[in-house]
Amino acid sequence: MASFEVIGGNKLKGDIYPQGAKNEALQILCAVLLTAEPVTISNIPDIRDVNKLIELLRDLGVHVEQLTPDTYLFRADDINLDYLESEQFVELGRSIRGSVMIVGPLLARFGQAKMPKPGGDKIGRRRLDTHFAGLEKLGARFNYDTPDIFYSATADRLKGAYMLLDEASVTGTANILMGAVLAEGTTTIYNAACEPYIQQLCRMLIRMGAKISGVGSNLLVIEGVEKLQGTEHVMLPDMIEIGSFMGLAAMTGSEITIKNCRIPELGLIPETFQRLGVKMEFRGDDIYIPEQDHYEVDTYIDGSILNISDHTWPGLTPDLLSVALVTATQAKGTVLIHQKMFESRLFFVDKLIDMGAQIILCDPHRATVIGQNNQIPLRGIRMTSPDIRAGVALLIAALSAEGRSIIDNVEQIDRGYQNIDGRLNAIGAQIRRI
Ligand SMILES: CC(=O)N[C@H]1[C@@H](OP(=O)(O)OP(=O)(O)OC[C@H]2O[C@@H](n3ccc(=O)[nH]c3=O)[C@H](O)[C@@H]2O)O[C@H](CO)[C@@H](O)[C@@H]1O
Ligand SMILES: C=C(OP(=O)(O)O)C(=O)O
Repeated sequence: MASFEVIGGNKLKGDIYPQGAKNEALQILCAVLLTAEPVTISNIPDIRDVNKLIELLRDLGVHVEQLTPDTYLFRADDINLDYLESEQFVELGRSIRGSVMIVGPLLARFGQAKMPKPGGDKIGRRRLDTHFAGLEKLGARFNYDTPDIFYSATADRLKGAYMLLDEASVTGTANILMGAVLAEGTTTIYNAACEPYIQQLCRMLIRMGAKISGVGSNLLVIEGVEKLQGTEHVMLPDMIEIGSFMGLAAMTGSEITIKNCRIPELGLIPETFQRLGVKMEFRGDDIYIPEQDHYEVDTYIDGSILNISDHTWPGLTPDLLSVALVTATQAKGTVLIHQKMFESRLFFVDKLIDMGAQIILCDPHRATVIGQNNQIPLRGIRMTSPDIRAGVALLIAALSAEGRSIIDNVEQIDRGYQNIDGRLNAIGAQIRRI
């Protein structure tokens, strides 16, 4: 298990380039299974979860060729479905959330699919009912092996259907969509998720010959086609990483420019950090964050306490609440952080409390943060990273803290942040991988 030794208190200065989006990459990589023709994908982040999915695809028989450090060519013209029976598949599939999205494409193209219970962050219940219910509506038959938590599914050619999803699941929408593009007839997905990840997947599928309308909305209408062709795709910058850098800049009083952000795709993210008091300027497609010794939380028009909560897109992504929370610890003012989607994502605040932050965990979903206006700095401690976003929030806390911190289990951070120690050290951080 790797750890970071962090010497806090340094101000950072310079430009930082966001990596390609992790959650988009996991969808897009699964989509290469929908065609036997070559698909070239660029701006692929070099992170653990994505590398594991690429390995899984390679083991499944996809021809994988790395053209440049972030560009790969994939050709799924010789798929070996027997691999789905192997121990190796179960192990790899179990270690990442994204593996669940091979089911839709495999069912659509080969009429069968299997998968173990997918991995990903342990941040609360992560049910898959929406995926299965949607694919069943398209005609798939699922079998659940309860003791081993292994799912298998078969289908004749999938048939288009109308469905109203019980929740706007991100990976669920992607899975059903990838089934529907090759189904016979029309599929309507209402209450579809519409995150930029899904929009990007739709655009890619359309370039491959799929017929999809309603992109960007929660009503997708898909006319199934017989066959899809190859394409080229470029991943968006990772909006969660961009938000993480905003919080980092504020907490460490740093002057940084986040380059090439695709600002129109960031939704409420900039505004959320602005309401926490983080000043920023949009310079073309870059976001410039000036050095700030103090930042002050906004209140509502009637003077009441700011509440930052997650919501399905175009609301604020739940993946940034841990960073918003840590940012609030040194702001001037009080904030209520309300994590509605996941019930086990706020427990990491006990580590921030040990560092000296003023936080009341009201219940598993809500924490009140009383900001210290940079008057009492956090102090370095030893801690463990429980999940990707809590991990990066703890890293930000450690970088702002007085003294030395050790963060254990940084593999969690590596799941989603590419060479984060190297990139932050390049602009003045002191992080050592031990
Ligand atoms: C690989 C990947 O892309 N992972 C992301 C994806 O996970 P994933 O697709 O697994 O998450 P889902 O969108 O399915 O659901 C996330 C959680 O929110 C709840 N829920 C969801 C929709 C809804 O309308 N109401 C509701 O309560 C679900 O019950 C679940 O507990 O989306 C999550 C929600 O943005 C993100 O945190 C994950 O980073
Ligand atoms: C929860 C996340 O990822 P995953 O769904 O892969 O666990 C995340 O990216 O914050």
